[in-house]
Amino acid sequence: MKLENHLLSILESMHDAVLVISKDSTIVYVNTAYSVQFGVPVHKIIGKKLSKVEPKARILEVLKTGQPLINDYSYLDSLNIHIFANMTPLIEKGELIGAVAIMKDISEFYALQEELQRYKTYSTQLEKQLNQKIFSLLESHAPGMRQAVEMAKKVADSEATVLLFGETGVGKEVFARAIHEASPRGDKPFVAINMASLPESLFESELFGFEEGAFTGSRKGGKRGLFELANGGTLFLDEIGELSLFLQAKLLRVLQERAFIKVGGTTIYPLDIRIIAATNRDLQKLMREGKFRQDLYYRLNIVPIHIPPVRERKQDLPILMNNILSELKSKYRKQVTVTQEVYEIFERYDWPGNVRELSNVLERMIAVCSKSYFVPEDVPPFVREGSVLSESPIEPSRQYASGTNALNLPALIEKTEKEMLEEVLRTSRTRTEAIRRLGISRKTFYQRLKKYNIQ
Ligand SMILES: Nc1ncnc2c1ncn2[C@@H]1O[C@H](COP(=O)(O)OP(=O)(O)OP(=O)(O)O)[C@@H](O)[C@H]1O
Repeated sequence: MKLENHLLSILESMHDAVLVISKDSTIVYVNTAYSVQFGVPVHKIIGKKLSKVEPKARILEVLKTGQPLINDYSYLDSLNIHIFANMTPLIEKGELIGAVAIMKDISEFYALQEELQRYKTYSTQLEKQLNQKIFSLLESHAPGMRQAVEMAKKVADSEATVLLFGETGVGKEVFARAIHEASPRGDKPFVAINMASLPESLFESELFGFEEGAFTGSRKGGKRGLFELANGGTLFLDEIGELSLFLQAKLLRVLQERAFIKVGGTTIYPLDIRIIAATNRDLQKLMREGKFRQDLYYRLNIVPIHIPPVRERKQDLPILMNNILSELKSKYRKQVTVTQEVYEIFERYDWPGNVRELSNVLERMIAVCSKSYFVPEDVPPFVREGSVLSESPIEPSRQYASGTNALNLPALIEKTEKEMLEEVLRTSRTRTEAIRRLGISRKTFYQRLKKYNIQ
């Protein structure tokens, strides 16, 4: 069979568009696929000069250079399409006589790619918004806290092990959850283990689980351990500093080998978890005292984040109180506001139990409060007594100067305080009684009357 005789039929049977031009760029041939795909009737194009029809056509380059162009992307202005083409020079007896292009219309693919790109940008924006929302509970005006939150946001989408340092109740678990939720593992489990409350004898069965028949009376079907439950997600090892040296060694082995064996079994289970650990202890000191393994410390301390105590970020009290109160208000179905007096007491107290203590105190107050605002008597005595009384109240303007006053708590506090003063004055027989009921000093009382222009 002589292929040359069938060449035209072969070209016509192709699904890709074929275009042949002569040396002077005259279009000498296009196949049926060309006219079908590009919507150009054959008779309308044959004989035309491509350099006129499509001056930027890439095949003109091939005529110029005599070099082929392979997998070449271009946009055809005259047809308003995106194409991929292979273009080859036609050589006869060593002389360039024209060029051939075999093209694919990729406009649809191109449009899809653009759409995909649009969705990618959109999803990145949504992801950012989601991260903002996740971390919104940790909004802060204090430099130390902001640094900690920035670091948490940065490492969230990596696999890096994070070690959270901070006193009890500062919000280490809140941080760990935020990092987990903002991470690619966010839709997988978040499992928290408190090392301090885990008895040594139960460590292995709780963490690794056990196989059926592991010991007399063991549960049928065995038991899944916390490592297995957290697989694919994040494991939060809280109070890591409380772990005995013996258990530290066991934990280290699992973290190093990234695999574990259940109690009473031989099967090796791979471990696909991200570790976030936390401590309120000085691990370096524990290491010096020989109470914490160096190798475990270095394995956990990849990204250390220090969360400052509440006493070092008192400018965040309005945010924290607002976060906590909004939950408590719906839990207790009550509306309460914080008066300036109460806020000042809170501000002077050092909150050794940090956010947890603040949360407990507010819950205790809301549970027993029958008014729509808190007065100093509502504050538990240990907080009132623990706050060093200052007779020069902090001006709200100074207090909030550094922050974005998004909650407008100061204005709310002032409004409530004024209303409360008026009500107590109205319902007290004497000013001394009003002062006693308000639980403030005589001096502060008269300062407030002056401030609010109350006669
Ligand atoms: N920014 C915050 N806004 C509102 N509530 C918070 C915030 N941070 C922490 N909390 C609340 O304070 C309490 C203590 O937080 P968390 O358990 O995260 O602290 P922790 O540092 O892990 O404590 P511990 O060291 O005792 O384990 C929790 O009830 C938590 O919901």
